[in-house]
Amino acid sequence: MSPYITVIGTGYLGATHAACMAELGFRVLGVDVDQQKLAKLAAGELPFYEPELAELVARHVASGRLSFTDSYEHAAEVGDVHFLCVGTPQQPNTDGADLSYLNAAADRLAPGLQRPCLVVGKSTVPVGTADALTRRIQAAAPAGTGVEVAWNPEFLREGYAVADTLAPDRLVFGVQSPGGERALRDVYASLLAEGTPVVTTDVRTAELIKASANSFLATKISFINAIAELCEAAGADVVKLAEALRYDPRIGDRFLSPGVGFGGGCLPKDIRALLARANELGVGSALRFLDDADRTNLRARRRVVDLARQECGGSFAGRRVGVLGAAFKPNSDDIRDSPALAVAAAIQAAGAEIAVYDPQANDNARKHFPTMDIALSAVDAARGAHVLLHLTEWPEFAGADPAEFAAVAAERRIVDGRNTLDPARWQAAGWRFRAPGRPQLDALNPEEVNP
Ligand SMILES: NC(=O)C1=CN([C@@H]2O[C@H](COP(=O)(O)OP(=O)(O)OC[C@H]3O[C@@H](n4cnc5c(N)ncnc54)[C@H](O)[C@@H]3O)[C@@H](O)[C@H]2O)C=CC1
Ligand SMILES: O=C(O)[C@H]1O[C@H](OP(=O)(O)OP(=O)(O)OC[C@H]2O[C@@H](n3ccc(=O)[nH]c3=O)[C@H](O)[C@@H]2O)[C@H](O)[C@@H](O)[C@@H]1O
Repeated sequence: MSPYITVIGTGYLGATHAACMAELGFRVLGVDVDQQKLAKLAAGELPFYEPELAELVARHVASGRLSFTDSYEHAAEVGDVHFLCVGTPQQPNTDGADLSYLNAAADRLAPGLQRPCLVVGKSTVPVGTADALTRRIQAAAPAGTGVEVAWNPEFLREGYAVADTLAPDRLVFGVQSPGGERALRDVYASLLAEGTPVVTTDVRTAELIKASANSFLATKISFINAIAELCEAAGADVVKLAEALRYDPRIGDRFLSPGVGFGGGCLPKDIRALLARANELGVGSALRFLDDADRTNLRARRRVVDLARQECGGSFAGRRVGVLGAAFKPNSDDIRDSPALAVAAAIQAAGAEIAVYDPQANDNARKHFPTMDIALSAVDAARGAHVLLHLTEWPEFAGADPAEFAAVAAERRIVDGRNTLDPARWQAAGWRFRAPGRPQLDALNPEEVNP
């Protein structure tokens, strides 16, 4: 009989995993402590924006294959495989990961376990967490239960979460016995049958694979942003430079987009957590470049603020700035550590009036930045603006007509913090165009538009 799956923590990762496990044919029970989130999910609604996921949740809740609860007792009773998907945010006062949610979940699940089962960590954790959690769960589970712990890190990207879960680049099984591997192979049998590569290893290596993957991606982005700074100083063009680098398959064609840098609930916290753990293990000096990657990333935000200040004539006082984008990346409503909102907040603190627009993240931005003016459209954000900032590369911004913005802006000056707009289109519509790592471009025919 196919295993009954529980997914503990139904946020961006857990809700996706639960719905995708149901899509693979399993009965799935999602567990959370957030009653509002549970109520929405139980009604077949998604409490956040993620393409394709709402339809999957609705369909599988309606079919009865996917349900939700706050009862750990029920989860412990029915589950054969329990996936742990709770958050592991940065601790408030250190760079290390906060494991309190994971420990709380384990403490609530373990006492109710009554028969052999597999507890599978999916959250991103410091190396050594699985070992500690194994001891914690085995000590709290009733004697002789036969509970085992495995680590199966997740590599999905927000915005592509469903596709990445149902067709992953690879699966990683960190296991402590052949039985643990067999159970994971059963769960992922259909993906393995399609040829998904799998790396089976010990739990410590599995934990480090995940932290290394995110750290490599973050370092790659900071590399190109450091080169962008050099390009700016030298009068070179980082977009052309990156285009040329991408043709080299050894470098690869992704994660080389220069701009305002990386954000989100994962890359920033994960590089800090990896370095913090390396320091604990006495090898921090080997990974010091992660600190540089972090600093370069934060400097990329400040450099966009500086470009905006220059375009405001050296001071934000009495100026109005329109911001296109609030989410940390397009196709998501997630604003955790969003570069767009960090830049907007810094500019507001420096004295400008700010209007922000995002196609999906307006509600989250309003909730977390109540003093910011949240516009109802991209053009509204530009109304009366002395400078317009493009900070999240939603397709609707790349496709927008610069003349429509010119008609409402106070001045035609744009900073493309993502380097994805077509400078020629904006210049032709009378805009002065600035972007990190690129030569400044003055407006062509400024008198032809909005004279
Ligand atoms: N968001 C993403 O794209 C990915 C996230 N990850 C990792 O997955 C983990 C979760 O991340 P997100 O889903 O983004 O976080 P999130 O904050 O969206 O979701 C965490 C969920 O856990 C729930 N929770 C907290 N304590 C709980 C408890 N004791 N019992 C049950 N539920 C509890 C929260 O209410 C929330 O719904 C993190 O370790 C993250 O690094 C890994 C890959 C992708
Ligand atoms: O552990 C996680 O949670 C996930 O973190 C990232 O996924 P995600 O945060 O959803 O988004 P990315 O596509 O990686 O983008 C992260 C940030 O980097 C920025 N970025 C990305 C690429 C690039 O070239 N330049 C750049 O600035 C994005 O705008 C965004 O702010 C990883 O890509 C996933 O593999 C991983 O599972």
